[in-house]
Amino acid sequence: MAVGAVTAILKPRATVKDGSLNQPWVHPHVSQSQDPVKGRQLHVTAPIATGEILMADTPYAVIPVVDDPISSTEILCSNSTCHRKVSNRVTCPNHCVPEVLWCSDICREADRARHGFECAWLKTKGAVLRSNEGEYYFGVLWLIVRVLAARSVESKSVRIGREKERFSSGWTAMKELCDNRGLWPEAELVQWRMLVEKYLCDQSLQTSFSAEEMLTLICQQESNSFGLYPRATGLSDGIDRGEQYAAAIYPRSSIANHSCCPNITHKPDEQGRMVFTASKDIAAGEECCISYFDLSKCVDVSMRQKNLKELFSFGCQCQRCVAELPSEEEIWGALPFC
Ligand SMILES: C[S@@+](CC[C@H](N)C(=O)[O-])C[C@H]1O[C@@H](n2cnc3c(N)ncnc32)[C@H](O)[C@@H]1O
Repeated sequence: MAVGAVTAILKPRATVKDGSLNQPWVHPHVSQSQDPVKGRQLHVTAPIATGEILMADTPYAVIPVVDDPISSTEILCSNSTCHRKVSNRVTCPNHCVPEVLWCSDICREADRARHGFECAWLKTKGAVLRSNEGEYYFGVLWLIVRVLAARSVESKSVRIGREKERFSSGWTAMKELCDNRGLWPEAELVQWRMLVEKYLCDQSLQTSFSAEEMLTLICQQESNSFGLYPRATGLSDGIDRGEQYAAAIYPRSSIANHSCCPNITHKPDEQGRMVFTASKDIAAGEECCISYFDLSKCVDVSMRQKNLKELFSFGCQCQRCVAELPSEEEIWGALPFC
C-alpha cells in the first residue's frame, strides 16, 4: 500500500477542527517495553512506513514561553481542551500574569476550575519569582502548578468506566514518569529544594503535596518536559525547528527515548498535541526514538553527549553514540603511561 494511503487511514481520529475529539491517539502497532539501560521505551509490533503517524498525544499541562506576552501572537489558549493560539485575547479578570489568555469567553468559562487553582499563586508569586529567580525557573514552577491544577480537576471529575488501556492516562501515567532522582547533581537538587520551599509550600496553593513530592515533580519535569517549536524536531535536512513558544508534559510521548539517529520526528499540532511521525521505515520490533534536541545544531559526538548530560543528566547510549564513542581500549591506549 502507498505511504500516503496508509497515512490517510491511520492519521489521528481527532482533527484540529474538532475540539470535542481532543483525545490522545496511539497507532495500533505502537507498544511499550522495558530496556535494561534506558528504562521504558516505545517499539513497533509490525512494520511502519515513512510518513505514518505513530502518536498524537494530549498534554497533561502546558505553559506559554514567549519573550513579550503583551504583543506575542504565539500564546496558547489556557483552556486545556482548546490550546489553540489565541488571536482574540480574553484576559484574566484578576490580572494574574499576562500570559494567561483564552480565545473566547466560552473557553475562559470552561477553564474556570483549572485556572482557579493557579490564579492566586500566579498573582502572589509570579512577579517575585520572575524577578528573583528568572524566567526559566518561573516556567519550571508554573508548569508544576499547572500539573497540580490538572490533577485537582481530574480528581473531582466523574470517571467513566473504560476498557483496559494500552497506555496509562491521566495522573496514573504522570506517576509513571521517570525522575532520574539519583542522577541529578547535588547542587541542582539543593537549588530545586530551595525553590519548592520558597515558592510552592505556600497558602496560595491548595494542595496536600509535601515538599518532597514537589521535588520529585521537578525531577520528573526536568527529565520529561517537551519544548513546543513551530517546526519538527529530528529532521535530518539541517533546517532548525524555530523559536520555542510553549513547554508541556505529555504522559505517553514521554516514554520515547532519545537517539542521535532518530526514526521519528515530533512536532506539536494546532491544539498542542504532540505528533510523532515516522521519518524512516521502521521494522517490527524496532525501538521508536525521537531526538531530545535540535540535531542540526549539535553534530559532534562529544558535543551531543555533553548536551544530554547537561540538560538531562544521562549519558546517551544510542546506536550512533555507541558506534562513534571511543572504545575502552582506545581510551586506555591514548593515556601517556600505557
Ligand atoms: C523522557 S524519559 C524516556 C522514558 C524513560 N526511559 C522511562 O523509563 O520513562 C528520558 C529518560 O530516559 C533515559 N534515556 C532516554 N534516552 C536515552 C539514551 N539514548 N541513552 C540512555 N538513556 C536514555 C534517560 O534516563 C532519560 O533521562
